[in-house]
Amino acid sequence: MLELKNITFQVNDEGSDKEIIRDISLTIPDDKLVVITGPNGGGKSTLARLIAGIEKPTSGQILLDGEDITNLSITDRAKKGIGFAFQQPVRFKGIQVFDLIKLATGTNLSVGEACQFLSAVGLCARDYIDREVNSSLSGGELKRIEIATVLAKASRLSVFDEPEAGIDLWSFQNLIEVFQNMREQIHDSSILIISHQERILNIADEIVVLKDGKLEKQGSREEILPSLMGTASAVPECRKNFVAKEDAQEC
Ligand SMILES: Nc1ncnc2c1ncn2[C@@H]1O[C@H](COP(=O)(O)OP(=O)(O)OP(=O)(O)O)[C@@H](O)[C@H]1O
Repeated sequence: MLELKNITFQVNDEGSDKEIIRDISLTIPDDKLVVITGPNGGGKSTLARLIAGIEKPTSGQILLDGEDITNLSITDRAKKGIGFAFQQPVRFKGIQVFDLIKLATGTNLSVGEACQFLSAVGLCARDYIDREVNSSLSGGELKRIEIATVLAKASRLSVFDEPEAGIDLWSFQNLIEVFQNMREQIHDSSILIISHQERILNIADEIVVLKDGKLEKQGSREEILPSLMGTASAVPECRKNFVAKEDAQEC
């Protein structure tokens, strides 16, 4: 279980202090898929970066299973079981896709096992397993490879920041299934997704709405989702992403 207690995050923006996250207290329970949503600029990605340890809060505490991890580095948090898929994934020149997935598991993974994670995110494994993780990969390919590494890592808390960004319509359906499968197999862990997409909100156990750096609402999907329909929080273009399963890319 992850607990955020009175988290505030301030930056110095052109000489003046700007509060991006304002006194947020939030619990991400075990065995749940929680989606954080809300209008652009509400502070969602910043909150995800605070959880991953990329940023340090100005005040407040972050607890993982009761242990204070507020001052731990990103690497130490990863060791404690926080897996993070960035909104804009990082490229690793000289490293092959297979190495990246193997590194994520920390085991002597076989090529066949690594391929299963690539297939799970809708990539034709044999076309990617030996590729270098460099600028020859498109943004969408890179994004899916990164999601595959988070799946492979099987973290205590897996955080996905806008996983739909840069993903084509065909792969989007596949991605929803990936998250649904993750949710079904969840055990003593939790999934946190930052998203505007209605299809992702639809598979959430709980929804958190952030607006202007503040926690506006939190509750079960049944409680929160109806109030979001027709507001700016549920992005209308997500309807374009409703693709038939049979259109999903097959390898
Ligand atoms: N280092 C920084 N300096 C100044 N302003 C910042 C900094 N980091 C974030 N912000 C501002 O804080 C606000 C929240 O940003 P954040 O990226 O967390 O929003 P978001 O809810 O993820 O938005 P989106 O839905 O568009 O991805 C934005 O107005 C952003 O411009």
